[in-house]
Amino acid sequence: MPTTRGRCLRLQRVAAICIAGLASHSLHFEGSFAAVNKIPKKVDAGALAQHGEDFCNELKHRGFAIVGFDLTKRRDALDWLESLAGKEDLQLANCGLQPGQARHETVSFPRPLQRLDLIPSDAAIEDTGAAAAVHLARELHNLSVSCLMAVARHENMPELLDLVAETPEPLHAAKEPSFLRANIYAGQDSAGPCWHLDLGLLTVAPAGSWPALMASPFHEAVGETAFLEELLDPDRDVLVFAGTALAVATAGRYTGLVHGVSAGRLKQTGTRVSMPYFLRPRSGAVLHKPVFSDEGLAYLYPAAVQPAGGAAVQPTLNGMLDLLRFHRDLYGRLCTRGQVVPMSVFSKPELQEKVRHGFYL
Ligand SMILES: O=C(O)CCC(=O)C(=O)O
Ligand SMILES: [Fe+2]
Repeated sequence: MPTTRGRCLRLQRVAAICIAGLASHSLHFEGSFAAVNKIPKKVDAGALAQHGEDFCNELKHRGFAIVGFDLTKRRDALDWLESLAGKEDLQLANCGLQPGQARHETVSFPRPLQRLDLIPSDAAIEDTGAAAAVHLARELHNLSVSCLMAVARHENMPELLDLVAETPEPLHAAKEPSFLRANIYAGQDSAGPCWHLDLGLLTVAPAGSWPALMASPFHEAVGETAFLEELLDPDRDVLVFAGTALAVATAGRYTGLVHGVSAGRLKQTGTRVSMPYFLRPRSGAVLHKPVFSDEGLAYLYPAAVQPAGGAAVQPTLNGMLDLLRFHRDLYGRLCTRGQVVPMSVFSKPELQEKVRHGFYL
């Protein structure tokens, strides 16, 4: 019988190899440079239906897309979130936020950080700052769904839209539902960039209060700067990039953007606030294991999210793995190192063999 610790180590190994698999498509995608120009091509949100192709090309071949979209509440939301810095015992009810709608926590790993998660809603909220942030979440949710529709249309994959909840799920009803996450960074910390992939379908990120979000140098077609927020008009543009779930759902046609936050940039400022919106598969959605030419790689992909109301999905022979656990292992491992693990380490045949035989078979 495998021990818990043994299983844990194997999961970590799988997770680490998985990031190599997920990212290597973009690394070795022939013609990535040719497919996009050095200067990103911006697509207006209103044109996503007609010009979805440009948007999808950027997402696929550059690793992210810039979408023009008027962010009416970004500044108000940022001002409010900045005012929350250092408030560890924040009473959300005092801001007019209900328990299923907002969650606040202070974490120390991988770096000191306050997180405020907000689900999009139309409910009236008295506190103007909180109302601005929830309004922003609503706008970003709608935009993320429009982006997913463009992908579904372009790839002729209408089933992608079935993965998303019709109305946003409350925080306690789904394990990791779609939400806006305000990251409030304290400034001084010694963590590295904490390279990772987001676990959802799409991340839609307005510019934070100070540009520090970086694309991994492994993405060769990123363009002129790895500091992606520097490419944005802060009140009129957002970044859109894919997470693991879209990579799995499209069998690697789209790949996740390996990204992190520059510790150097964080140190240059007092507080930094970012507000990415994560569009994730709904509770109960099942992503099927894609067909791979190399069967070995197939075992490395997480393939399911937690079923509605059920226990966590255990890894099985047909490749089901809890997405959240996968990311926790992956994230933790990479953050400990504080840097991207070289792909070459994971492409060693003996390591792939170990995963094939040691983990699943
Ligand atoms: O702070 C940022 O800009 C990015 C944060 C991030 O990558 C995340 O919360 O997943
Ligand atoms: Fe992220």
